[in-house]
Formats: sequence, C-alpha cells, structure tokens
Amino acid sequence: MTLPKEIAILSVPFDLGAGRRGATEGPSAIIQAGLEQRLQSLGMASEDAGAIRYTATSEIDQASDNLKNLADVIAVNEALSEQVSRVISSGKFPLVLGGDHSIAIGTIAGVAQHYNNLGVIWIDAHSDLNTPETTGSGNIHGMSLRVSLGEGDARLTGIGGAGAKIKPENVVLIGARSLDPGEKAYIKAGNMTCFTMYDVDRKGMSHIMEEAIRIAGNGTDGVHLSFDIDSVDPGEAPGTGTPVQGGLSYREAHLAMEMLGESGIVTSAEFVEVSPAHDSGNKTANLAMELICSLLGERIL
Ligand SMILES: NC(=[NH2+])NCCC[C@H](N)C(=O)O
Ligand SMILES: [Mn+2]
Ligand SMILES: [Mn+2]
Repeated sequence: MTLPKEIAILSVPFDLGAGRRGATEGPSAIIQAGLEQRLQSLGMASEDAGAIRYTATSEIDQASDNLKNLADVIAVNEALSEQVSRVISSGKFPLVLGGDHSIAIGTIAGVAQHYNNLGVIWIDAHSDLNTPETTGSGNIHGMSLRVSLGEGDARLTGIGGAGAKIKPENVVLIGARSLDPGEKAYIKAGNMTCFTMYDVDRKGMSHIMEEAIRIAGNGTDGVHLSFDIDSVDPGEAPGTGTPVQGGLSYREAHLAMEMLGESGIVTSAEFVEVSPAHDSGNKTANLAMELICSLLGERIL
C-alpha cells in the first residue's frame, strides 16, 4: 500500500455522543484551517464529500442513563457507515472529520465491509472501551472501540451489520492516560496492545510507532487510524471536550503521523473531538489539520 492520491473528506458534525457539546463545529474548523489547499500542495486531489445527513430525533435524550442520545448516535453512525463504504468502493481514501469519538462506530463499520482483517491504531487519552455496565458517564463516545469489537448494546454493535468489525489482537492503543476500572480490566485480560503515556515516556514515540505499525500491519489487509485530538497534551490541543494532562507533545504527535505515512499501511483515517468552543484561537483545529497533512505525506524537508 502506498500513499493515497484521492481523498474524500467526510464531515460529521455530531456531538451527542459526548458529555460536553462543541464537537459539531470540529469539521468546519479543520477545513477552514486550510486543509484542502495543503493537501493540494502535496499533490493530492481532495474532494469535500460534505456533511453526513441523518434524521435527528427531536429531543436531546439524557434520560437513558447508560446510553445517552442512543437514537441519534445510531442514526448518524448508520448514515456514516454507508458513506464510508461508498467512498472506499469509489477507490478513494476516506478521511472522516468528527465530531465526537462515537462516530468511530460508523466509520469502522463502513471500512470493515471492505476488509476481513482490519488493523486499528487508536490514538487517544482514553480507551473508549466502556460498556453500558462499566460506563460512569453514559456517554457513548466512551464506548465506541468496544462496540467495534462487537461488545455492548446490540443496537450499537448492529450498526452497519451485526457482530464484531475488528479483533482485539489487531488493535493498538497509543497515548492512554485516563482509563476507567472496567477498561483497565478489559485491556489487562485481553490480547489488545496498549501503549500508555508511561510507555511513550519510557520507550520513546519512535519505538512505539515501529511496534504499532508492526502489530497493526501484520497479517491485516487494511489499517484504520482513529485519532482523538485529546491524545495530544492540552497545552497544544486545548479545544476538546475531555482534556487530560500529560499528553503527547506536538512533535510526538507529528512523528506518529509521519511514521504512519511512511509505512504506507493506513487505508482510512478519522480525526475526532476537536471542539472550537473550547479552543484558544484555532490552535487545536490547526493542529488537527497539520497532523492530517503529516499522515498524508507532508515532511519538514
Ligand atoms: N472519546 C472520548 N473523548 N472519550 C472520553 C471517555 C471518558 C470516560 N472514559 C467515559 O466513558 O465517559
Ligand atoms: Mn476517544
Ligand atoms: Mn479521548
């Protein structure tokens, strides 16, 4: 696999999977940061495939404690999975802009229709491995990776077709530093690789990425990158709903993208949780735009 030439940008202005509102404005802020011009100067054709349309329920539903706004999360993700699948069928590289991280459910469901053994690199301060039983918040963006693994509420795991879309042994988590008890138990019991911030500090990002590329790329037929901007330290990425101290540095995040770009293994990507309302200026949206460019081939020299 080499670098994609044709990119289809799918915007998902959705934030009902998160506890704090604001990620609806993420996609337009990233695009307005100049994404398309930058991709063009890299010699890439990008198509703004527009925003995902779905029928919203009329009321915000905070009543179902363990699965907040379930109906909207299902509706947007069903629509997204169809769009993502269509982009791949057309031979283009799907670049999904969130939106909160619940949209990974739809992205991965759409991508997985084209790959039997999909690798996933999940860069995040969190692990998003909660179930309705282990969640403390009821926010579905904290459950999306677990849903993609086929566990949790059947109405979520059934999006884009029933069952698991990915296997734990093909998943690599990077940047974790805020894990709930049920998530820790799942990671410790299973065969999923998790490089926490401790590992990043101890081994260095270069080593971590070599390992991640080996694990996610080995024996898989495609690799999806799910990049939660809250993986980056809040000093560099303040514009996000659930910031956690002690995150990736500016260069660690770029190095991760540069190495992934060089590896040529990534077949789809999403950048989520940019929330301009919490940003200082457009710092976080700008960073997301730059990281996308590093992934897609931009280099210092
Ligand atoms: N995609 C995210 N930012 N997720 C944050 C999840 C936080 C917490 N673990 C929860 O379940 O609510
Ligand atoms: Mn996340
Ligand atoms: Mn997160």
